[in-house]
Amino acid sequence: MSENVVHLHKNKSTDPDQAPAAALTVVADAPAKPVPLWVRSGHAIRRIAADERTKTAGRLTVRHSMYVVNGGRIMGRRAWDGRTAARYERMLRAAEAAGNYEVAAEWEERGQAYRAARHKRRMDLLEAPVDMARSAVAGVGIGMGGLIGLGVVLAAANKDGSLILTPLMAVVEFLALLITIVQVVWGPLVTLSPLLGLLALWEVGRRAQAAPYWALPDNVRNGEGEPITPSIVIKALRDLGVAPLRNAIKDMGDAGAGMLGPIRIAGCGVEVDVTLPSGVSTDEVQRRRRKLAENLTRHEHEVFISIPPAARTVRLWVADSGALDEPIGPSPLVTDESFTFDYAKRKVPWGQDLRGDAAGLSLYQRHLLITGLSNQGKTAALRALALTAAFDRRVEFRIADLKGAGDWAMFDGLATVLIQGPTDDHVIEATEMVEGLVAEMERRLQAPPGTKFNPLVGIVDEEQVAFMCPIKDEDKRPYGGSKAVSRFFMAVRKINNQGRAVDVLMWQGTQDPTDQNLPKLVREGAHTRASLALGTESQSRMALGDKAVDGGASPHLLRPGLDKGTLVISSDGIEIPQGQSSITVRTHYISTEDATEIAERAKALRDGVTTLRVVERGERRDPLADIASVLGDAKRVLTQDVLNRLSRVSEDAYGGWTFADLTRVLDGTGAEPYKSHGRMVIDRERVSRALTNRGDDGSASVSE
Ligand SMILES: Nc1ncnc2c1ncn2[C@@H]1O[C@H](COP(=O)(O)OP(=O)(O)OP(=O)(O)O)[C@@H](O)[C@H]1O
Repeated sequence: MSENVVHLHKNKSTDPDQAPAAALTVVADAPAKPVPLWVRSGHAIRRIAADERTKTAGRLTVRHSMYVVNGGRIMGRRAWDGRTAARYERMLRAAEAAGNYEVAAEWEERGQAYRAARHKRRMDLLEAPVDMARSAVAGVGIGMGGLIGLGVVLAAANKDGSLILTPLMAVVEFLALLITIVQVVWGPLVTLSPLLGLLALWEVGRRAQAAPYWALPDNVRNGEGEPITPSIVIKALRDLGVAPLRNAIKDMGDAGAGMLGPIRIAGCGVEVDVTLPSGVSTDEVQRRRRKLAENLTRHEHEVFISIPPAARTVRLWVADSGALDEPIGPSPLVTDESFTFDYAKRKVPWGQDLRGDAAGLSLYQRHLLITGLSNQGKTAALRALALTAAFDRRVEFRIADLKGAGDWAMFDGLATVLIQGPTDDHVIEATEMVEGLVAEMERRLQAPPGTKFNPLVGIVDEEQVAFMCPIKDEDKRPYGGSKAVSRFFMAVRKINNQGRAVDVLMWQGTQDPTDQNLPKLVREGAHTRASLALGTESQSRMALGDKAVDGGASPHLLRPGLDKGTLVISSDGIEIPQGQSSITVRTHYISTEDATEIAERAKALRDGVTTLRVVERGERRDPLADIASVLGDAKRVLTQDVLNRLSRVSEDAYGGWTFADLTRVLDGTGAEPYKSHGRMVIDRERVSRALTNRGDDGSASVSE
């Protein structure tokens, strides 16, 4: 029978694809430990609380509730102000807190006048009920009399006596109607009035944005670029975290704006002077620049705090949001083909200050130091100065670029020395170049008084390479380092100390300063110190000096990468607003291509300069042998005479020698200078013994 049955469903057992599966044993997981309800609830609550929608709803609720609460507070205060002398008291305290005693006296007078007027009003009020009752009786009497009189006239005219009371009754009916209307409306009005009151308070609170900052709408909280108004400045100062300032502003209330001078447009931002209440020092505000900037909805670099001459006053400059990120225009060197320059009289059009005014730097008899982190525009800024000065054909340049990537290549044919490269050999050449400047400086210093010299500018870019150079010369004197025997260091110092008066100047460009790669004595020898973005405040102190940093200079707050070409400058060669210790300048960028073109124009002004690529080293000399030879037959010779005789032997090698050089060479030989009859001398016999003992191996030499 089963054969005759046709199954309408597939017979699983006969399906060839469905081969009997191997029997699988499913091992159940160990039953999970149940999570307690309180833990699950905690997770759920945390998840819900962290949800953006919950936060938005929370903010919304708090915001609108606080609008009502604070609206009530504002209305209450206004009512209190209107009915009492509180306003006058507040103004008086504000003027006192701001130290403005004249205005304080004025408010005190007004307060007294208000109190006297109020007293009079109150006294008048005591007599008012009797007067009112009297006037009411008189008014009702006169009114009724008038209406009855009118009725008599009506009755006489119509010859109908019933009309006498008609006007009076009409008025009574009208009053009855009014009472009915009030009765009808009163109920709902009583019910609705609290609601209307709350609505009014909410509106007052909303207008004043009177809710905690975090609960305010997004567009208010992220109000970047908001225009700077007195109330925003006052709020920002109040929330700065300086207790006496906050309390004084609280006491002043709306009158806090009295602390502010007018808000003036200043370049791509605004400027306002704030007279601080007594008990608040200017540096307390200056130290909180970031917080102030954030309170003003700006970035830190967009707010500058300086100290103007007026006492207890800070000057705030607040950039228009994002304005400092806009590039400034090209340099006049690029745009003006007929550009000319006078090193002594004119200023280099280097860039713009933050107010957008042209910033000019005088180079006249000033050593210069520019530092900054790598790749921030140091070479470009230094080169812009040199390119400008090149338009005065009197200026001679000797340049050592210890990077040697071609940034200074356009000075070939413009500079008399151009060393380009980062190796130890380049450092040796750079050192000899600076020593050449020292020799020239000393020559000039010995010239007759009043002799005029052309400016001679020695530029060392990437100077840190020289200071960090480990190699020593034949006399075992290191080229790098900052010891008294370090050649580069000593040469730079000599120029820093004495070069200015004879127009032999050092311009140094160095990177990422440390005490090792920019020794203190060298950095402090520069008259103009400028810095691009730096990493730390201690670097800013190295770059610009403590005085400038204490006065607010803060290149460490510039943004590496974003503020390329922006320099904080401390110099008497640039106009710095009174009371400030430094000025921030955004320099015009002159690209290498433009620089090459500008250099060609500058070359055209000159007769043709031959550029040396290495400093020529002359014949080698042996100082010990030379000293021995100049001592002659005398038993002892004064050190000063030895120096004079040596310089006659070779002006180039020994012309710049001092007593220290003599001591250095003789040190450890047994023939060191010593005192005889109160004067320093050198003993001939000892020197010749030292020469004999030395043999051939230790011969020191000096280049001529
Ligand atoms: N004034 C400026 N304005 C805008 N950008 C600039 C300015 N000066 C330089 N830059 C940019 O910064 C880059 C680096 O400039 P530069 O080579 O002068 O820096 P540097 O600090 O000397 O670098 P290094 O670390 O190699 O010494 C330039 O290629 C240019 O793009």
